[in-house]
Amino acid sequence: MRISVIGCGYLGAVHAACMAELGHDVVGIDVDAAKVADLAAGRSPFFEPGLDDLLGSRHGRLRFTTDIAAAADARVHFIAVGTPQQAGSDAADLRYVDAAVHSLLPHIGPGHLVVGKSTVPVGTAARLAAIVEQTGAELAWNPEFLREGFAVSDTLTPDRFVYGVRPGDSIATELLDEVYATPLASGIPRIVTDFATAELVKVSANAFLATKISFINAIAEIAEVTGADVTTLADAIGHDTRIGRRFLNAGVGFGGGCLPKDIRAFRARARELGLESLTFLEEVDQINLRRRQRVVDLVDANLGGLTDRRVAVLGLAFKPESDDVRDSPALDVAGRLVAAGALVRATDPEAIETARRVHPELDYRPELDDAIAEADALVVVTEWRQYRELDPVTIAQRTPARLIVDGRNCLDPQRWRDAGFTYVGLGRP
Ligand SMILES: NC(=O)c1ccc[n+]([C@@H]2O[C@H](COP(=O)([O-])OP(=O)(O)OC[C@H]3O[C@@H](n4cnc5c(N)ncnc54)[C@H](O)[C@@H]3O)[C@@H](O)[C@H]2O)c1
Ligand SMILES: O=c1ccn([C@@H]2O[C@H](COP(=O)(O)OP(=O)(O)O[C@H]3O[C@H](CO)[C@@H](O)[C@H](O)[C@H]3O)[C@@H](O)[C@H]2O)c(=O)[nH]1
Repeated sequence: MRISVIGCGYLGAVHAACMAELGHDVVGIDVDAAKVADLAAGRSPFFEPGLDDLLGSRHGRLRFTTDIAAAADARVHFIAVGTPQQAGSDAADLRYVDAAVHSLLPHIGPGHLVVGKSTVPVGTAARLAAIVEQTGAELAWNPEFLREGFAVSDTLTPDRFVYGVRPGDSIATELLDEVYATPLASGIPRIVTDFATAELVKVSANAFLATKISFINAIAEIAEVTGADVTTLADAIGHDTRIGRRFLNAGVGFGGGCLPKDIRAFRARARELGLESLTFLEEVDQINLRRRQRVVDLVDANLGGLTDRRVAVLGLAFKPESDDVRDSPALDVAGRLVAAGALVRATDPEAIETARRVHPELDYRPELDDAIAEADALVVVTEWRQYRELDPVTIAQRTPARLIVDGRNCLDPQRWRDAGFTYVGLGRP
């Protein structure tokens, strides 16, 4: 199948490379010339495990360009552009999706299928279908559930495929089945439904995950005033298969380019639809944001003030195995510490360059030893393996700090205490 992918960011670049891996002939198209140059040279413009290998090995079937006219040769066109939060509002900014679809119109016609993968508010697909159908082409919505850090395997072997299609005589299901024939053959479930359900599946999946994290972080708040241990509690309730242990890790909370903006867009869309009383996701958002200040308050309380105190912040990415700092709790904590008067040195195995683009004023130290060398406190805010596996005895020789605040509850309190540190977790005694 000849495929175009419009938008080659965290989602689209991986999708394009994986479609080539499945044997399709793929052109990735993006308005960002620097990104296209990297991708065309076989280099990932961002850190995503496994992507460089795919880009390097699929040259014959995979190319990248800024020229939208290259889409004319393809039959299936995936829309993978961003849908960020609008400035000054909770709603999703749909201008990139609208621009991408409009740019495709001169190059598509009968027999072509435009497939939305971006996360959009319910109602978007029906609106865009009316525009696409004027060319004789069709539209489907096929939301994406990949996680950064696991994007390649999540794309090649997702938990499920969801197709939102027009009811009746449509080529969409047939064409998508052809695109995904290899993974479908291994028995991955596929749900074919209408546009609105497909759009809502995506946002409700993210809303559920966000709610699960804020639920456990709300319990962490209660644990903190009662002396209970939220990690033991999560293990205990997680044994109930109706609840499950995954996404019950209390800490500094969720960030990234998806969960925060998607729950806000959900709420904004509900409001537009007259569902004013559907407010629970506001609480989910508030619980989540409170945890960031909580980390700062814990450093403050344990150091007896922050002014001119030296704090090493370990982690900048919103999660490990990613260089993404969009709405990153880690980067936010670093900024809050600086605002409170602390002298912060921040480090991360992959995200220093992306962090520098949004916060050039921070003091970045690529080497961990350099970040911790003169510190009064260490704060772990992204649970990279490199930090989870730190040896407290060795660290004690490399830093004068004797306070460690574990914003991800990813360290063994006893080992750090045995090495002479005051260990402070979130929701842990
Ligand atoms: N990042 C993820 O893990 C993930 C997972 C599932 C769904 N999504 C959704 O996928 C969408 C894309 O997210 P992302 O993280 O890849 O964003 P991103 O910002 O990394 O990438 C978007 C890309 O689209 C390009 N672009 C913008 N307008 C364009 C146009 N008119 N024509 C061609 N290219 C254009 C940008 O230059 C950019 O490279 C969002 O709706 C997001 O919610 C993301
Ligand atoms: O128990 C947990 C699990 C996660 N997180 C945090 O939650 C955020 C999101 O993590 P994760 O969901 O793994 O990352 P994303 O790559 O943003 O993926 C989410 O957002 C994507 C974009 O919509 C979806 O495709 C994925 O299915 C959905 O998991 C990160 O900051 C994590 O640190 C926690 O705080 N506690």
